[in-house]
Amino acid sequence: MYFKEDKMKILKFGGKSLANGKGIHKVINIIENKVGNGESITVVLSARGRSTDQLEEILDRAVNNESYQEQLQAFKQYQVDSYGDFKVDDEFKTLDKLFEGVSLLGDYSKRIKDQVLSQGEVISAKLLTHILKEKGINANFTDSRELIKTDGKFGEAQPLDKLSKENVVKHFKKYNGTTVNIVTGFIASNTKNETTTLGRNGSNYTAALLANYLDAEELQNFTHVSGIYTANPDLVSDAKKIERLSYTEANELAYFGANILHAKTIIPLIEKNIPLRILNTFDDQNNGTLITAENSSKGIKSLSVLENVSLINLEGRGLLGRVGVDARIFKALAYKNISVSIISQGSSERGIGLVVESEKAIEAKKVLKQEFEADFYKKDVNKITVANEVAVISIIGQDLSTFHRPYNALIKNQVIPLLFNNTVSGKNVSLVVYKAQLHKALNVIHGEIFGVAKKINIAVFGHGLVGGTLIDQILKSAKDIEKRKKIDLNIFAVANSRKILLNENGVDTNWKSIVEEGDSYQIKDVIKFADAHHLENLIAIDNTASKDFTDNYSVLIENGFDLVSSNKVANTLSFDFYKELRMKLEKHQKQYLYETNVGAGLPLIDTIKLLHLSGENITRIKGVFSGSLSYLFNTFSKEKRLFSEVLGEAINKGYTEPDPREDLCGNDVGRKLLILARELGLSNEFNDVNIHNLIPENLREGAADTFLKRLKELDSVYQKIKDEQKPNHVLRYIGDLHGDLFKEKGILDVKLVSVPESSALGQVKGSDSIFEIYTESYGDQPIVIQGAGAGAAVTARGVFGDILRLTEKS
Ligand SMILES: NC(=O)C1=CN([C@@H]2O[C@H](COP(=O)(O)OP(=O)(O)OC[C@H]3O[C@@H](n4cnc5c(N)ncnc54)[C@H](OP(=O)(O)O)[C@@H]3O)[C@@H](O)[C@H]2O)C=CC1
Ligand SMILES: N[C@@H](CC=O)C(=O)O
Repeated sequence: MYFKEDKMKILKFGGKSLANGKGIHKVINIIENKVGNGESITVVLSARGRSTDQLEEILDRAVNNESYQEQLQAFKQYQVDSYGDFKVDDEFKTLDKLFEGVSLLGDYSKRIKDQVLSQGEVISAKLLTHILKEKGINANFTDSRELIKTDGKFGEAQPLDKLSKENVVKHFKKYNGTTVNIVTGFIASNTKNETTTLGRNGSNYTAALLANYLDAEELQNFTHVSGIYTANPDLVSDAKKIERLSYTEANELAYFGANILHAKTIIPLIEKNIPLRILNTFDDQNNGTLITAENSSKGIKSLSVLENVSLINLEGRGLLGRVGVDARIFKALAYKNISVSIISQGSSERGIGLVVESEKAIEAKKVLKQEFEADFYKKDVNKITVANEVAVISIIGQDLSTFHRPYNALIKNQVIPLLFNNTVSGKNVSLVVYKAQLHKALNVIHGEIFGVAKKINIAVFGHGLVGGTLIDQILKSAKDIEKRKKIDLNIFAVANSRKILLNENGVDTNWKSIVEEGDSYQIKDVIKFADAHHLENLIAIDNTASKDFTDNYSVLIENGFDLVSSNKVANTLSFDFYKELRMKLEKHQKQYLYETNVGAGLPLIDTIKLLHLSGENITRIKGVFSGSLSYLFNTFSKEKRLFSEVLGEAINKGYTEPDPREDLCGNDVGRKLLILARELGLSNEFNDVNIHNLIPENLREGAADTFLKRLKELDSVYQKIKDEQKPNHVLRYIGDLHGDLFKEKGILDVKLVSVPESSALGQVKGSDSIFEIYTESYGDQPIVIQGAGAGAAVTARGVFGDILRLTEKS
């Protein structure tokens, strides 16, 4: 049969594609299909599976005079396993001899190593040729050592282009038409016909050279992944495949660690404008990533990672203004063949950070110490340190105009880069981070720049009326929010005072039944869990009414959590605590939102904050602050019913605090008043609030349950107060912040008043709160905010609002 197409396609298969089992069968299928379709193809192969690594391991054993026969036997067995009459005795004999010699000498040269490693590719190409021939395909084993000629640099040889091209063209003239050449990748030979290898990514290089010499139509690189991704999918689950890349972008990716690509393999393709397609051997439906000369749409392309690197830091006050320091560093390192992948130097020239391969770090430090020995004596250089546990993340396509976004996101998530560096012309920024933070850092940056949903990881403490409603509201709207706002709200923890449910992928609608089966916990367990699962954009929600829980705020902030709270306690502890909390937030760049602390879901705190910040002088805030007491007195004043009955209703409707006495004793309104006062910059303490306690003294002591059983004792007290009012008057329990609000402290009153039914306060209905905000500009006409002031649904909605506000800030 003849090929229908005369333009050649080069197919290159990597080691994982050629492994025993599924891999090699897939490779055969691909080749058979292409031949069947009449495509003109040449196939370049790596060694199979882990062959190259195995040969290196055996070499190591042999040179150390350790027994290696078992490993060698396993290697041989793997090569011929289940291929019947396939024989590679020559190659096995060569290996036997080479290893024996190395073992005897206790040494080997790079030349010998190249001879050893080359056997992997030779066996691989011979096997495939054998199988294809058996299937009736006109396959021709092609030893690239006869075609690609190189300089004599064993281990990293450079091709001699003119000679190699002549050889290749001549060979392909002879074997064309019906022949499928099966070419060994990676290996070549020098002009003395000694085996050389082309270094890392050598097989890809062979394929690119052949494509160039033969003016191929396309190079198809078959790997075990479906193309190039926006980030390593093993580390970033949201990573997306990139459909197209330009050579320039691919080159940058290659340089910054995308190990499918290598800069030197792209250059021969650029020269002849030959497209490179990265394909997956195991997924024939996927069209992979296409790399061409065409500039694809602008924008950030990918995140790549360099691991196995170390950061060397050279510090010295005496370096300021000194000429030639960098030159000395590079010269000293170059002398030892140590390459610097990133350098960063402050304008003060006091510190220079260098990234080198980890295995060269100790030597690099040694040569720098030698080079700067005299400077140490003069105290011009004071230290050279090495940080090993680091990694470099490069954002390919990123310039500094929008770099603040990923950078701020990192800082917010407590990932502080050790160093960053950008290129002036090419667009990319590299950051050095601690390896322990790599996973989290990648996800944070990826979420920020790729427009895929930004994950917000939420821990909900307290799942009673408000907390439980909040969780349900979030679960119900999460999909819609993800679609509209590209924010993925993930509740990874739900806890009460005893138990916790943890799930890094988020709880589902069954959370309630599972949480009680959860474990007991301490706050450090939640922090550890978030850390272990690299959870970013952390928010802790306090939906308890607990003073104890507020003790956790500090450690949560220190560990990267923003806070949202419906609990009013933290804002009403001592003024010192109030200030310390804000200092801690400032220090750790964290946010604390608590809109529901006053007026439940009403936008009160925000309004007060804005007025205050914009310089509008607030002179008084007055109103019905409590939703439950509003309901109680509105209903009791209007209807002929028992006080205890209406109070029971307010409790059942979820308007009251977990302990309803907190409402009736005035503490809840007192807290709200104090919170507003502090928003205005006043430094009042809780005991400055003048509170009219609505609970008769004889009912104040004891447990909440006992109190609830004695509610009827309140009836006569409040009936009397009601009856003694002037006509057309109603009872209201109000808060009033007044006095000179520009001094250190204001006057805070919480009291029961009787007001005309026709007044603004008198007309409040249901569980509504009303807040009258008096300011200098508005004079006697207050700004009025009125609406439902209590209730689980509105409060949870308010907490939800705070969460969304935080996601916008982050
Ligand atoms: N209801 C409303 O209209 C409004 C309420 N709020 C505030 O909302 C908060 C919650 O109120 P509500 O939902 O009614 O209260 P609930 O009593 O219904 O729920 C409280 C929850 O907090 C848990 N909890 C208590 N202590 C701790 C602790 N130390 N650590 C972890 N979890 C704890 C409880 O668990 P356990 O069962 O183990 O005790 C329970 O799950 C209160 O601070 C309230 O002031 C604010 C505005 C309006
Ligand atoms: N118990 C409170 C609930 C809101 O803070 C009230 O009644 O207002």
